[in-house]
Amino acid sequence: MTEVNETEAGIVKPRLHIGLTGGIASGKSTVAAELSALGAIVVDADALSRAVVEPGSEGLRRVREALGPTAIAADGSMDRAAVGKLVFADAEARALLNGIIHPLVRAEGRRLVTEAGPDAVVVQDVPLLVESGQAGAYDLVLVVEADPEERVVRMVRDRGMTEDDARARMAAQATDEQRRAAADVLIVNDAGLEDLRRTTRRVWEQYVTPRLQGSTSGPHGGQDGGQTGWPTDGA
Ligand SMILES: CC(C)(COP(=O)(O)OP(=O)(O)OC[C@H]1O[C@@H](n2cnc3c(N)ncnc32)[C@H](O)[C@@H]1O)[C@@H](O)C(=O)NCCC(=O)NCCS
Ligand SMILES: Nc1ncnc2c1ncn2[C@@H]1O[C@H](COP(=O)(O)OP(=O)(O)OP(=O)(O)O)[C@@H](O)[C@H]1O
Repeated sequence: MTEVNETEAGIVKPRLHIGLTGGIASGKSTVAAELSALGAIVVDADALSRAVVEPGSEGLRRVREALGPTAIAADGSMDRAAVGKLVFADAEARALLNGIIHPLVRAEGRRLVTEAGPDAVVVQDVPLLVESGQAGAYDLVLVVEADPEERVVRMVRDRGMTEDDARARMAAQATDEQRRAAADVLIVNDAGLEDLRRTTRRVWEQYVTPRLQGSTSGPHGGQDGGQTGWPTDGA
């Protein structure tokens, strides 16, 4: 028989609810793609944060009201470059934007988790999971960590950011130490992409497979007591 857990909000919990986080350009999407290939349903907060401000949406109307017309591009979409410039230089503007977008993303995330059903392994890829104090909402929290200087190089090289832009985004996020403190499993991304994928498969074998066999119980329960081969401050 399938065990169905209900949250306080009456949402049907999946078989296993995994939170995935990490600083910008740390390797989360790579880990999420591998977890998806292993059978997880991935709910991507970045993708949702775009969906909730599509042209014509209530979200975009509220962004315009809060940040002014320069937040809107000529084609009616959110001007992401302009909004990025503004909010990563101004903590008050960022709080305004977050206050509009985050509740919408959370609501949409809850809807998708419920839709995944009680038998699914759901991975929520949430860049700001630690900043928003959500770690306790998951059965397992995976944190991807990469050298901050390497992340700056990636942002500048692959995403056309200036070094200042890249550092401003990192400064708007939790520190590695804060993320480590919330981690059940720390995935250290300090080698190549294939290593990162291999590590992800090992995490699945060690943390997910046993739980699907029904051998663990409860939030943050781990049948191996956190002995993983990875540093796990929070386990
Ligand atoms: C500021 C915006 C317009 C910049 O858009 P852009 O296309 O350049 O970036 P994108 O959305 O792809 O985000 C890339 C990364 O930036 C970081 N980031 C984005 N928003 C924030 C924020 N408010 N605080 C800290 N880091 C952030 C995250 O690591 C994210 O993965 C956009 O990120 C946004 O609307 N942010 C507010 C919503 C949000 O917090 N999104 C991230 C998690 S839901
Ligand atoms: N170990 C690695 N070796 C080489 N390139 C890597 C490695 N890890 C990640 N990358 C590259 O760095 C970039 C960022 O990785 P990825 O998109 O997975 O990070 P992310 O944490 O999802 O970023 P964001 O927070 O912006 O969504 C990608 O282009 C990815 O291919």
